[in-house]
Amino acid sequence: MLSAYSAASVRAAEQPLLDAGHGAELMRRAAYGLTMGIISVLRSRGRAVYGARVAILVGSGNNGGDALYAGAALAARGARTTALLTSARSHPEALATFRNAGGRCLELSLETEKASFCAEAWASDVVLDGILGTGSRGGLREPAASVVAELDRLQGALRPLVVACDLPSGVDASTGEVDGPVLRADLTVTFGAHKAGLLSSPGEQYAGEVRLVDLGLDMQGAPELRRLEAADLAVLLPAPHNSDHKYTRGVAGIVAGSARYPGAALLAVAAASACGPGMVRYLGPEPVAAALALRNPEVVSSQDSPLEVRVQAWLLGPGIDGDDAQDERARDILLAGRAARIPTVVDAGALGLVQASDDGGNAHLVLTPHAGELSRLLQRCGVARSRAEIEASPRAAATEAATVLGAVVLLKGPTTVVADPLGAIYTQANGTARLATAGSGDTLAGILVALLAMGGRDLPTTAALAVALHGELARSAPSTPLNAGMLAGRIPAVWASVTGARPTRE
Ligand SMILES: NC(=O)C1=CN([C@@H]2O[C@H](COP(=O)(O)OP(=O)(O)OC[C@H]3O[C@@H](n4cnc5c(N)ncnc54)[C@H](OP(=O)(O)O)[C@@H]3O)[C@@H](O)[C@H]2O)[C@@H](O)CC1
Ligand SMILES: Nc1ncnc2c1ncn2[C@@H]1O[C@H](COP(=O)(O)OP(=O)(O)O)[C@@H](O)[C@H]1O
Ligand SMILES: [K+]
Repeated sequence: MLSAYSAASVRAAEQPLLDAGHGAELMRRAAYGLTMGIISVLRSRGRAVYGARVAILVGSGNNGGDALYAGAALAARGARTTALLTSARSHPEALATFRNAGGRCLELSLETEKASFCAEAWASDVVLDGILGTGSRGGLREPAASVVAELDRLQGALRPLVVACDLPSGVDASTGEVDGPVLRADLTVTFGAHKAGLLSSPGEQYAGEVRLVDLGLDMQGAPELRRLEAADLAVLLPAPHNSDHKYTRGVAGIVAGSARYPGAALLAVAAASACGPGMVRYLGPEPVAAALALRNPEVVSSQDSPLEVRVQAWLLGPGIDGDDAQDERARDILLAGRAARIPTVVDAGALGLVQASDDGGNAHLVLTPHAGELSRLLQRCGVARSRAEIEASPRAAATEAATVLGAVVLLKGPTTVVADPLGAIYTQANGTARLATAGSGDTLAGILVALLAMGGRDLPTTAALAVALHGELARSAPSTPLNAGMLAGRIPAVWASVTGARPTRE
């Protein structure tokens, strides 16, 4: 499990080491890690350090100091290094070390030097972003903002690789929010602890690969957020016990699909069934059930009222829009659920049926909106948040919604957020943009209801697990076209590969 912290927590953890006079040592270790990161990206392009061209953006604080020390180390190994000082102030010792190692310095305050830096940067192998780190306040200010905007214009195969020092300048280290231009990094070498802003949208989408340099910090207090990693998936994905029968293994009940949207039911059911619960029970229109019988003959379908059916978890909503009988089933489950407390995934067409609750009445619900659906959901609760506002601050929006609605909120996006009303947050970014395709959310909902039915973990952890598994389905063949109908078929192989060689209880 990966834990990520706010800028304030990281700085608080650094303080005792700074008080004890270890500041220079910390910076030396940070700069060493950064140097190794730059060397690795040079190698990825088949470039040696000797003769490589490295352009460095330098800010006024310690972030600029780290970048200058890394530049000095590269210059000492024969790289051609050019630094642009974006402020009248620069870390004095680092600047002297850089100059002594043969690094060239240009000043942003001089228009001709700015132009020659941009020309040098465009011809470089690597651009190192050392303008702002954990000491930033707000987005990049002028004049640094313009030079970053100008450098970011260069796209395509000829673009130099960008390495960010600690974090891409202009990304809020704590929230991941972005206000103004940011140079999109291929690699971010981050120091001391994972910053929550690099594991949150939109910041994560600017950071590229993130590598952590251990500075021996003793992080105190609860992390800002957590993320499940491969090793967690291996432990958390359920496996049957040899004394199980189908009902102890969990029954997933699914109210999805309609004459208009039969596909949503097919996708959700196929995904749920592929996760291997004891049983999948489908409630919905007869023609949809008939189609399901051909695709998933193991599924038990009926047109019953949900009140006559026993399950360990419900999924309500994919493709039910405009179908009165499905709508009634979903309402019945939501009403009965307040007493029965059966874990219930509320997706798509059922999201409009959820009422705000501050008495714990929704504590068994996992709501799975995308940003547009969350905007409408919050609107109904009297909170005005546009889709654009939610996409700009998804973690804040998911947390707010979880509090207002009293339910776990799983907000889908490039980085998906799972927020618990008690304040715990997971974020997962296992997937690729190929997951952004119609019906992909129905598949996620099917995986989630199956994992909930099989039980064993709390709601937010199970939700994060489902998001991670769903993402891995796309990552398992990252460069081939993908439609949602292909996802469920990948579940067994991906499940096998992530659970690997764990000991079996079966
Ligand atoms: N501490 C440690 O032990 C270690 C720390 N390490 C490194 O230190 C970094 C933190 O360093 P830091 O505290 O000097 O802050 P940093 O992010 O460089 O910037 C501060 C300067 O930027 C300016 N500025 C602020 N906002 C701005 C804006 N929006 N737009 C433009 N300018 C803005 C602000 O100037 P002012 O606003 O006062 O004019 C201020 O002078 C950290 O990320 C890591 O890289 C590592 O070496 C490991 C050990
Ligand atoms: N850029 C992206 N990178 C990775 N995953 C993405 C991206 N955009 C969307 N997704 C994922 O794709 C899925 C889309 O779900 P959703 O919008 O509900 O689709 P649908 O309603 O058509 O089923 C979500 O799991 C979301 O997290
Ligand atoms: K930076």
